[in-house]
Amino acid sequence: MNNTKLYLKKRRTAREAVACVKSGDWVDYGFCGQMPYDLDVALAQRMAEEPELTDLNFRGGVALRQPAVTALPDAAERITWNSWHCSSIERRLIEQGIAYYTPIRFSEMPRYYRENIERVDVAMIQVSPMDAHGFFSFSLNTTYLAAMLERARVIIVEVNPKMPVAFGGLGTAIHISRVDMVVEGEGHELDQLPAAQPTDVDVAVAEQIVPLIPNGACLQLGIGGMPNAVGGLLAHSDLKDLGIHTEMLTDCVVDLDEAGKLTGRNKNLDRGSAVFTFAAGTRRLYDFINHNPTLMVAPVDYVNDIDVISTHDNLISINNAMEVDLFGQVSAETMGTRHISGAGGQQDFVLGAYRSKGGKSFICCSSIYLDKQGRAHSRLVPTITPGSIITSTRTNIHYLVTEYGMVNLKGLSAWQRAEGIISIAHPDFREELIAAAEQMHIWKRSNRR
Ligand SMILES: CC(=O)SCCNC(=O)CCNC(=O)[C@H](O)C(C)(C)COP(=O)(O)OP(=O)(O)OC[C@H]1O[C@@H](n2cnc3c(N)ncnc32)[C@H](O)[C@@H]1OP(=O)(O)O
Ligand SMILES: CCCC(=O)O
Repeated sequence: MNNTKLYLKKRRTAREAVACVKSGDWVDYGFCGQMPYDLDVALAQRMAEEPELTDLNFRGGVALRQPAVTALPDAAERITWNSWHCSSIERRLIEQGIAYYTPIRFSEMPRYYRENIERVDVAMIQVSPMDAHGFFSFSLNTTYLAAMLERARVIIVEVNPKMPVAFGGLGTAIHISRVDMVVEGEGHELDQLPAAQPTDVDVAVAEQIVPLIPNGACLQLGIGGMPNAVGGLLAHSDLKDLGIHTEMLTDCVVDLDEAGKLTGRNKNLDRGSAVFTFAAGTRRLYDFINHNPTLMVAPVDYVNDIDVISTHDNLISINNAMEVDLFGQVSAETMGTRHISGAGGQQDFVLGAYRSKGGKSFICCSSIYLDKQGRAHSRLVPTITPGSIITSTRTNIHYLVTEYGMVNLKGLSAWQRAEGIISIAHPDFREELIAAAEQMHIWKRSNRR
């Protein structure tokens, strides 16, 4: 049967498609901007009408819109949302007892699906319309999709003409012959993640990093306000011939491209192409991705593989932290036991960048955090807040940057690390950090007093 005939044969309404979900099922919603829309609403409606449909587990991550199934009044009793990486929406669902985080090292996720995860009963994802060869592009999210779909008992695609077509090879699209049901969605506007305006702190951090980036470097820009701001500011630097090999593609890559900074001509792999595994930003980014041959999307076990990352010379990795202690341990995913986001690909890129010839890994943070009452707390702390998770270990950290300076922690002894970290803390907190370091026997009194 030809592809069009197959498509028509498999076409269903959203309501018909979600009828396949049974109590106790594991339902996978894909990741980030790919989360289904009409299928999610139809499943929530069905659950509202059928109270006996219960005990459903969902998988997703970086949800940019609240899944309708989590908004049911009795969601906490009937469903569990399992997140691979929490957005602000999902951290609120955790606080409501509806969601739970699943720790990951992002590069390993396809393997989790292939070797460790037992059940994917139903997979529902948004895709772009079928192409002339019968393929639906995974569009905004390729990551672990191919592996997840290999394991799925039922595959439903929700077609949205607004989803951009991202170019990549096999593993970045699914053929109609492998799909069980096609639902033509109502063409909802895509979920967006607008970037915040760079703050003075972001500018101060960027100004220190830029001189350490050579022309021809290859960039990875992590999730969070600061990496995105730093990336955007690089567009105004004198740097040239930059390349992109990054897990997440954000709007700042469009800034870099429009400023003529991206040629990728020095990349040791995928020369000329800007490589990514998922994208989250505004409509401007999504238009940039659509049918753009200068971009290459690839599965996360390629993009985040430490060997692949480190094959690029001068790989510059820029990531964010919530807290860093005087030993150099980085916490980037929780604050105490309050879950904030996730480990994502931080370890992959911290390790890969350091291994790269000329590569540098930068962990950046503002020196202080202002709480809801406007009180300042130092992000550089004697010891990580009890309950907080260590995302990158002290042995792996390379450069640490705040608006007060930068330290390269590689090769430094405990007292040198403490001294370097305190030197870039907010001046209001330095004395108390020195006192704590003294108590912890990582301060040399002869030095800075
Ligand atoms: C994507 C790649 O290419 S690969 C690698 C990158 N991945 C990673 O580094 C994973 C870990 N990192 C992250 O998830 C992010 O970078 C973060 C969480 C560290 C920063 O992300 P941002 O979106 O800039 O964080 P933001 O400043 O908005 O803070 C997030 C939340 O933490 C809270 N928070 C931040 N710092 C503190 C603190 N010191 N104390 C208490 N709460 C805090 C904020 O209030 C906010 O909570 P709310 O929105 O629920 O009120
Ligand atoms: C997994 C989502 C983004 C990240 O790597 O932190």
